[in-house]
Amino acid sequence: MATQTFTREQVTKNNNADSLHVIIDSKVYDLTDFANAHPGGVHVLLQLAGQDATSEFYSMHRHEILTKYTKMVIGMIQGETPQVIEPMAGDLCPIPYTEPMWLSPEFKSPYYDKSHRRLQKEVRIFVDEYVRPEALRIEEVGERPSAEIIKRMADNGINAMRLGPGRHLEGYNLIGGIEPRKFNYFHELVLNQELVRTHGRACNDGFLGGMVIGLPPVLNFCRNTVLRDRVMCECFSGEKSICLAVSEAFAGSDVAAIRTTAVKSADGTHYIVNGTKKWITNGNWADYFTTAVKTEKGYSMLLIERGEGVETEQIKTSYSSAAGTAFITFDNVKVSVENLLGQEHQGFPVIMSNFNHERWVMACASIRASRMVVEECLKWANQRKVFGKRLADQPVIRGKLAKMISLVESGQSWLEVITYQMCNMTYQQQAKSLAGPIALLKNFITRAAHEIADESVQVFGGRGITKSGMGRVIENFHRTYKFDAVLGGSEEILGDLAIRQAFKNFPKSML
Ligand code: HEM
Repeated sequence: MATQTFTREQVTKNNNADSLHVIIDSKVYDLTDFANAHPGGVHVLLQLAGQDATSEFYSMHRHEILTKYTKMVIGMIQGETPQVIEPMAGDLCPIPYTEPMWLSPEFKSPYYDKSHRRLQKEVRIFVDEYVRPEALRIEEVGERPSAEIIKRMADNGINAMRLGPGRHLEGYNLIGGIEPRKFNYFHELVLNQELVRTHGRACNDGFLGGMVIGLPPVLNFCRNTVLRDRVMCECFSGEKSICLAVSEAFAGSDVAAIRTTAVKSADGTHYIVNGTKKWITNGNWADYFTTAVKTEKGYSMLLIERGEGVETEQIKTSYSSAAGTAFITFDNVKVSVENLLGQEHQGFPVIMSNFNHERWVMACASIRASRMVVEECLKWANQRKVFGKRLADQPVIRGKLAKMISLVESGQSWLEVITYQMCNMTYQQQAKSLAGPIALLKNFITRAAHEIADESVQVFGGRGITKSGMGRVIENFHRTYKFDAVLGGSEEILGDLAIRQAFKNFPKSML
C-alpha cells in the first residue's frame, strides 16, 4: 500500500491524459497508463481527472474491482481515512437482511448452537478463499471443478457432510470440528447455505451436485457392502464421481414413463441395459450412474459403471456447462446383479427414498441464493443515483425491496421449522410426514425466486440483463432460477403431491 499523502489541491493538477489522477474513497489513483484500457472508455475518466470520483465510481462498479487494481493507488489524501469497508474472507455482511436472522448479533434462535456458528464461520472463510474463485472460473469457462478444489473439500469432510447426518460421516475430520455423531440437519443447512454463496448457479451443481442425489441409493440399498464402501470412499475423496440417472426424454417428473430396459441374463449373473437418459447433472464426467431401469416385472435401480456401451454427451442448457448436464446412452451395457440397489422390480421406493432430502437441499440453496440477490439489490439501491437521488429514495424501489425481503425471510423461517422436524424424526418418519411440507416448501421458495428474479432485474435495469459488471449476479440468477423450479420435481408436481397427501390423510370424521 502506497504511503505518500497528497492534498486535494495537488491532485487537481493531474487532470489530463498525460497525468490522470482521481480520488476514490480518499485514495489517490494514477490512471494514466490504465485509461486507454478502461472498459468504460477513456472519456469518462478524463471528465473526472484531478477530481474526487468516489460517487461516480461506486455508481458503476463493484467495490471488488478496486481490490484488483491496488497497484494504481499512489497515496492517500492528507488527514482522511477511507470510509468503504473492505470485506475480508469470512466476514458477515452488516447490511440488514443480507444474512439469515440467526447470524445477526441482535437476534436469537432456538435452532443453532455454538457448533453451528463455528461451522458457519469456517465454511464461509473456505468458500470466500477457495470455492468462489474456482466457481466463478468454471461458471465462465464451462468446465468441471478442478481436482484440487474437490480434494480440498474432501480433506475438510465437506463431500461426506453433504449427504446429511449418518454413519457415512464416521472416521472423517469435519470442518468446524463437528463431531460426526453430533452432525444434524442444521449443520447440513448451514453448509448448504454457505456453499451456495458462489454467485453462480451451474457451478453449485458442478460441485458434486450429482453425488448428493446419486450416492444415497448406493449407501442405503447396495447389499454388496464391499462395493458400497468402495464407491462411497471414491466419491467422498473426489477420486471418482457419481450421478443420478432417472429422467429421460420420455420421463421427467413422470418417473413411471421411463423406457431404459435391463434384461437379466439366462444364468442370472448380469443385466443388459439399453436406453437413454437426459438432463443428468454431472453425467458428462461421472464414473458411476445410479440408474432407474425397467425390468421384467417393474422398475429397478442399478449402479452402472462407465465402460463399454456407456456414452455421455454435454447438453447445452441455459446455465453453464460447469454442471456437466448430460445426455446418456446405454448400448448393451453389461451390469452385474451385484450392482442392483434394493429389490429387483421394486425400484420405486429406492428412487423415491431420497427425493425429500434432495428437495430440502434445493430449498436451502435456492432461498440463500435469493437472499444474495436481495443483498445485491440493497447495495445497488444505496449506491446508484437516478434523477438526482439514490434508487433507495424512490418509493417504488423500496416497495420492491420490501417484497423481496419478505419472501426470503418467510422461506428461511419455514425452512428452519421443517429442518427442526427432520432433526426429530427418523428417515422413515420424514418420508411419511414431511414429503408434503417439503414439497410445498420447495414450491414456495422457487415461486419466491421467480418474483425476486423479476423484481431484481427491474431494480438493476440494463445491468440486470448484462453478464458482466454490476448486474452479473442478477443476470445469472434471472437466467438460472428455473433450474430449482424444474429439477427435483417441478413446482406443479410438488404442489399436487402435497395436496393429494393432505387429502389422503384427511380424517374420516371431518365431513
Ligand atoms: C480505479 C478506477 C477505475 C477502475 C479500476 C475501473 C475499472 C472498470 C472495469 C473493470 C469496468 C468493467 C465493468 C465491470 O467489471 O464492472 C469498468 C466499467 C466502467 N467504468 Fe470504470 N473504472 C475506474 C474508474 C471509473 C470512473 C472514475 C468512472 C467514471 C464514471 C468509470 C466509468 C465506467 C463506466 C461508465 C463503465 C461501464 C460500466 C457499465 O456500463 O455498467 N470508471 N470500469
